Amino acid sequence: MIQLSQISKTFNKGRSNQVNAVNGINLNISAGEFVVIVGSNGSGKSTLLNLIAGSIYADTGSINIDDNDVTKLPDYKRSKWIARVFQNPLSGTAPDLSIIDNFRLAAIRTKPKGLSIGIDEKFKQKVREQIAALNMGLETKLDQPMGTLSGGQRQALTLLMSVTDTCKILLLDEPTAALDPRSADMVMRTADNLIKQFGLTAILITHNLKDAYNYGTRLIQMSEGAVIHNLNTDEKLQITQNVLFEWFS
Ligand SMILES: Nc1ncnc2c1ncn2[C@@H]1O[C@H](COP(=O)(O)OP(=O)(O)OP(=O)(O)O)[C@@H](O)[C@H]1O
Repeated sequence: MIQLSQISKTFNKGRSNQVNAVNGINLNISAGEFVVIVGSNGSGKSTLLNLIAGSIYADTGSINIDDNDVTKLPDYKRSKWIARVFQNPLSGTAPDLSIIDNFRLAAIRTKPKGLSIGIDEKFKQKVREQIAALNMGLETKLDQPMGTLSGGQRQALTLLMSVTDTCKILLLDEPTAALDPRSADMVMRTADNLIKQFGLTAILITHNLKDAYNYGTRLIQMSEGAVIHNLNTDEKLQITQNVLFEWFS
């Protein structure tokens, strides 16, 4: 589903503050894999996600998504396949608009230009059912402004909204870092359920040891812009939490 071949990215090339953020990464991620990436601050995790999403371009190498060479494709053209959820629950939604209006905007995002999506009863019912599955009681509050919800509630709804009909890849950049532990758990469970339910290919960046241990089908550690560990499910099952703890320290 995602193939990275010799991908490198250097910031501030030739200047005193030059940073080799990503150094010749080769990575093959199959459809349906849930990859968890860990690594210390500045190891290149977010840069890698930005390169996959197309918000920045690689200096060298190529990126294929679903057998399409997207190396030079801008992010808005990749967005039909790729959904992203960021750390800040305030990003990704319009705080002054109601829950249902936010879902409508999200639905329009991937539709061909000119196609309008009205908030008819059928659309409302579909959204109501999706939200009810979260078990947060928000299905009765579709007209409430998004900005009045808690960070965890917003992040869970952002996840739901991001998974549109055409979405195949979900990129999660520390989606729970700003949340209290209970909300963080709920958001991670929601993400995991959506990934399984829709058969998504997903990449999660996390600094949370428990989440790195409990979630995902592949575990990657990055350091200085390179992949230094890449464990499949079986290999991951063989490492203990203590070993993982050492990766984090
Ligand atoms: N736009 C940019 N301009 C200059 N340097 C950048 C830019 N983006 C990232 N960097 C640098 O590239 C390196 C990798 O950053 P990146 O954000 O990918 O790391 P990270 O592993 O996601 O870190 P963290 O865990 O702290 O979020 C860092 O040294 C960072 O300062």
